[in-house]
Amino acid sequence: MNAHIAVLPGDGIGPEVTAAAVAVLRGVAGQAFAFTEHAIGGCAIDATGDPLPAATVEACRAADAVLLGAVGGPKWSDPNAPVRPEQGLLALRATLGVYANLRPLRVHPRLAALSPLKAEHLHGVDLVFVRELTGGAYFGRKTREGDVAVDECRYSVAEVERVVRRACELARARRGRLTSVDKANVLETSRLWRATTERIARDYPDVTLEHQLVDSMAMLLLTRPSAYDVIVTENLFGDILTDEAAALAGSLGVSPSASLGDGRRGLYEPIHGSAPDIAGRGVANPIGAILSAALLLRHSLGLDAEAAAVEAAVDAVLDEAELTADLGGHATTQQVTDAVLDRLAARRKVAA
Ligand SMILES: NC(=O)C1=CN([C@@H]2O[C@H](COP(=O)(O)OP(=O)(O)OC[C@H]3O[C@@H](n4cnc5c(N)ncnc54)[C@H](O)[C@@H]3O)[C@@H](O)[C@H]2O)C=CC1
Ligand SMILES: CC(C)CC(=O)C(=O)O
Ligand SMILES: [Mg+2]
Repeated sequence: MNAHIAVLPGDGIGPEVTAAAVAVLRGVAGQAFAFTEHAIGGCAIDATGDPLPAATVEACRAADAVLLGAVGGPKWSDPNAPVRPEQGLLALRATLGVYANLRPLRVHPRLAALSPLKAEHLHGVDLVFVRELTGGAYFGRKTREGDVAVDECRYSVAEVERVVRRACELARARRGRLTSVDKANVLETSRLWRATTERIARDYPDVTLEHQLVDSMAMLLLTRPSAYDVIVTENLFGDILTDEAAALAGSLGVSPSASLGDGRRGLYEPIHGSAPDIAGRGVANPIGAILSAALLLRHSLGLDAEAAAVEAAVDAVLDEAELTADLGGHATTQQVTDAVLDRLAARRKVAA
């Protein structure tokens, strides 16, 4: 397949983990992809003054899929800075119209020991968050007047409908259970969210819908994570709950994501940030980025078998290989990437 993948390494460990994901995509059997690299975030501010240069947007629009590392870091975190790296990422998500952010979570048996939970709580955990990605407080009007700051949180019915429909479709294709998370006892946006979710879910009689308030959901994720199948929620709640959920899997470094809109082109990125505390040392865990590349193969390129091969190679590495420091090991980013490539090649030999 002659697909064009736009690669946006970004800042901190972003370039280290996207290099790993690109190496794995190059190792996928029988496929020749074209990769082009573009600036976003802090490095784009340094180069052009803009965290999302027009040339990057143009390249992403022309691509079949976009693979991103992470943006941000202390160099660009001055609260008085006129522009911040994170604005570039938010603008890219909005520009590409990728309103549904899928963040799957499974707990590999070897990593269960690293989780804050006991193994019996983790048995059978297999869930997907569908996080609304282009609305809510991250995109509302922001003002600062004297001692008062305001972040407007705004949702329209149409914005809720499309992401909830996506979550219902996903639940239908999985175990048929949908949990919608809101704060409807307090927030008007959440009351609109809940009413809209109930109405849309009526079109999916085979999907069982339950509602949870976000505060108790934060607790339930830790006490009975295996009870959940698909969890749909708004932007800010989803950002927080998915980092919490990633800890169940052993590390933020292993969680991938796919951000999808109505077309086939998606934006794929690990859920972690630029990890300035470990950047430049070659020790970042590349698995979140590599699994994001697998999601890219599946959702944007329709290469399901190839996606499954990458996921199986990662599982094999998690079974037995030396892992990075966040997972208690001593391996470098390159060693874990090479181990995934070895397993991919071995599977190819067996299949031949
Ligand atoms: N999608 C993005 O580009 C995101 C960017 N950020 C930005 O990243 C910067 C740092 O934010 P933090 O709050 O420190 O969150 P972070 O996710 O970058 O790091 C949190 C902790 O997890 C560790 N970690 C993260 N990814 C890892 C990996 N692949 N391997 C091993 N350890 C890993 C880090 O070393 C750190 O101890 C900030 O500027 C923030 O705005 C944060 C989240 C998402
Ligand atoms: C804009 C990003 C920094 C927000 C975030 O943490 C995320 O999307 O996971
Ligand atoms: Mg986050």
